[in-house]
Amino acid sequence: MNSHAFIPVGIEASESLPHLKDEVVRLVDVRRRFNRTIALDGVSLSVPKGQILGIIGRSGAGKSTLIRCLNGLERPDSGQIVIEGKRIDQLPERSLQPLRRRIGMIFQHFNLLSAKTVEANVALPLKIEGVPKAERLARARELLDLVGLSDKAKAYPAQLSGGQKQRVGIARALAARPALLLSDEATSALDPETTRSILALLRDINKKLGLTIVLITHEMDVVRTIADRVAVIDAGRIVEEGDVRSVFANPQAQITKSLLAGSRPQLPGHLETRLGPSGDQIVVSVDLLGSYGQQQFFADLAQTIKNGGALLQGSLEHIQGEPVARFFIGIPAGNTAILERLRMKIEAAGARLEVLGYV
Ligand SMILES: Nc1ncnc2c1ncn2[C@@H]1O[C@H](COP(=O)(O)OP(=O)(O)OP(=O)(O)O)[C@@H](O)[C@H]1O
Repeated sequence: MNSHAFIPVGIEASESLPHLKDEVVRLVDVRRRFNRTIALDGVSLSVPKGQILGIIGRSGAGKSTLIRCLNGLERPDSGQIVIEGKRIDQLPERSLQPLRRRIGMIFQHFNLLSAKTVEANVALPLKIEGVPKAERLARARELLDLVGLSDKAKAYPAQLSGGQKQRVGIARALAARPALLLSDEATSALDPETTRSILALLRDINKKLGLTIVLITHEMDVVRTIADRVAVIDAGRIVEEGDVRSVFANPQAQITKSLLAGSRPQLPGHLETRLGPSGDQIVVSVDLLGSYGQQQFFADLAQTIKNGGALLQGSLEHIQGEPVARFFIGIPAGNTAILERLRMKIEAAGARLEVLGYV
């Protein structure tokens, strides 16, 4: 559940909230339905300046509706949407236009204009704003430099690779110096290597410019690579929210566990199907976070193996600069003393051991 406490605002449209000046986005109990379909069922979220928030969910969970509410393309039935201290959910269309300039957006299919050069695509938001030509082209050059495409200014989108097109999309989204960048599945159409380079670019821009980013995705790997925080949306509700490392190390909601299934070690299928209430081996999972997972755990594991235990599956990786590990261990069913010794050490280190069953 959302852990943030919200100050009830009850403000009129465009009234500012000076006490929340470091908060770029705030959603309070946002609801939206389409006939009988509930797309958003009371979503509350807060994104401070400079944070990258990943919103993840299955198809139909409500991600697109949420992102469309954030840029004012969709109006909620009720609730509040506050961007940089201004309530936008009830603003008339013409007042939304200048606010939208504070929000950049990148898309899965890039949405570039094929008849315009790369630099003209990047400069387009500034042209719409009425910025003089020399100034907007200078800004476009500066942005193409930032995204590593200085040599492609005069090229047309059709002459670019997918990754290069997305770099142009990012440069265009930044043209009007937005306070918030929204990313709608921006890497879903790209291969893994290009995805990594685009995510690295977004991270770099976030650091350099202090830009706040909200990205929606159905891929946990995207969240793990780039986000500071993650919100899991299911059937229009935020079912879990937390910093990425904690959610990866210790997911709570069933939907989070299944979204994570492809990104963290699982019990091998042939053992999973045999799991039952009795057998020769007790199967346990161990979730580790921090230095115990890097050092002492392996000494304790070696001790367990010496006493007849077996390492079945597992891995250690780094998320946000800290080790996160998950292992599956088999322990002889007749020797519960080994299990209790290992459990004591693991729990004393603040990690988690769960008995899954017997094989
Ligand atoms: N304009 C609309 N008219 C009717 N139903 C809609 C409309 N937009 C969204 N919905 C419904 O609202 C629910 C949430 O849709 P939404 O597109 O926000 O989900 P999503 O998580 O973005 O899914 P996907 O990953 O497949 O794009 C779905 O059941 C969808 O069918």
